[in-house]
Amino acid sequence: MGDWAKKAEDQEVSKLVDKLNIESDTGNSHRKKCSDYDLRVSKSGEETEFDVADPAETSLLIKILGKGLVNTKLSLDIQQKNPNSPLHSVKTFEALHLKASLLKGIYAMGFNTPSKIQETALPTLLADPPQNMIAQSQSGTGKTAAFVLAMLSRVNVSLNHPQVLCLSPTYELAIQTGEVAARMGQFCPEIKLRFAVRGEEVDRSKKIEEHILIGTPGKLLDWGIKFRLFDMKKIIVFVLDEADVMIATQGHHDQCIRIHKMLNPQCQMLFFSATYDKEVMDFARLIVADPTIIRLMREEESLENIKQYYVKCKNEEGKYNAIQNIYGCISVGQAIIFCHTRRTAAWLAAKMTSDGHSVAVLSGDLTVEQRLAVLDRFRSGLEKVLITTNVLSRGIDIEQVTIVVNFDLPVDVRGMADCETYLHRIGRTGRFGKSGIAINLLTDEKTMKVCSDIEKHFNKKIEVLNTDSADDIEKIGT
Ligand SMILES: Nc1ncnc2c1ncn2[C@@H]1O[C@H](COP(=O)(O)OP(=O)(O)OP(=O)(O)O)[C@@H](O)[C@H]1O
Repeated sequence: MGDWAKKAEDQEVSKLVDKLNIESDTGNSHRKKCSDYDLRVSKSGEETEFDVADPAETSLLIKILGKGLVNTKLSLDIQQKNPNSPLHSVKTFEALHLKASLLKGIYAMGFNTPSKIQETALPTLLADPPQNMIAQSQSGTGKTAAFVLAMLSRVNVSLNHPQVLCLSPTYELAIQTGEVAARMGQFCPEIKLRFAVRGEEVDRSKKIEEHILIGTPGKLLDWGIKFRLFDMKKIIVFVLDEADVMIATQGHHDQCIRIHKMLNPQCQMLFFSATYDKEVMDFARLIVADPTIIRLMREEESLENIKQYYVKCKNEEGKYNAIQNIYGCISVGQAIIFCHTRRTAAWLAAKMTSDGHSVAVLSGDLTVEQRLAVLDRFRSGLEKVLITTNVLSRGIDIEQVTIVVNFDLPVDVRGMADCETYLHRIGRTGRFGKSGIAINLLTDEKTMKVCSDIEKHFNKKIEVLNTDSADDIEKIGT
């Protein structure tokens, strides 16, 4: 082990990773990179006012903030191209006949029974002869744990060369997967794992000996194809994780295909994604031959039980007064307020703070670590108001939020109603709070039109609210 592991020993995760003997030729390079965990949303490099949700960052936030397994009652959809593949489901981990040390690792993680997707995916993932698989289910349903188990159980520790490749879209997502592998394999010290991510350098005069490589496509291309530090033909399991995020990341699609082309056609190909649209499936078809496809239906957000209002205001100051009046008349639990620009978010936060509200701001100028801290504080109720831009979008459900205010309505680049974002902002899934209030603040004809387009799109009435009338406001609270 190099310096890196020594320096990182204060970190719980690193201790676990250490157990899997993750090597670093560059001493503390890994450690250094961990501290520049600093992705910014404004990709252009200039100080942009508008935030766009970055798929890889959103996925990372959801992963880290996710509090355990998402239980869903929704059904599985299974399609099998290969009629000879065995397809059955298991209700226990014992039924998978895993090595005792792996089973011990699973139980040490607190997993008692397989999740819904694992029940069906695991027998196929572990089958002999190996089966190819495409699995799609929303974040938090147990995909990572499933393929990590397959990766660990396929390794032949008597062979000292890479046998498993796992591709992740970003450094941070690769580290997350590595942590799961380290935890699950904590009683299998003979399995060696290595990260192929930025900051990790290799001695080009030596072949790589670790069994499992987890990394980003560019680095794995360099190591496997450019420098030939391992034999791609000896890879027996190829995992493409977060495929939907992968295609949203420039260049990754082609790099994955180049890696895939070098693999032995007998290699088990596993493809995971949180979404399942045409683009993802076209990509999947290029990577995975004769797959078993397992899909867990997504819990869609809905506007059922959301009371929607609009308030006509003169200008920005008028919008602020509307919020003040609402707070003056009803007791608001926790609220999220969406603004179009960072500047508006900062302005509003300063005003509300000076009025005595405990306010948190989440915008794209924060690092991922800072965003996590803000969301964690808000979720634990330390702040009652979260002011944000479009950086907070799909998937980050905060259960106890009762009111969502669109200080600015969501619009696309042409200024037209962005109904999908509207739904993500105010919609709820069945798992979360059943009712809620959404308030849209409008100023002029243009915003009125956007609001009425949203109303038409969802075919659900958005009622007018007069925030100058205490009686009217009180009614919405009931
Ligand atoms: N069988 C299980 N029993 C209990 N908890 C589980 C089980 N499988 C996974 N988990 C936990 O549920 C959470 C989500 O699992 P996992 O990360 O594998 O899901 P995912 O679908 O890959 O989602 P994401 O892409 O967000 O990581 C994790 O905290 C994981 O430790």
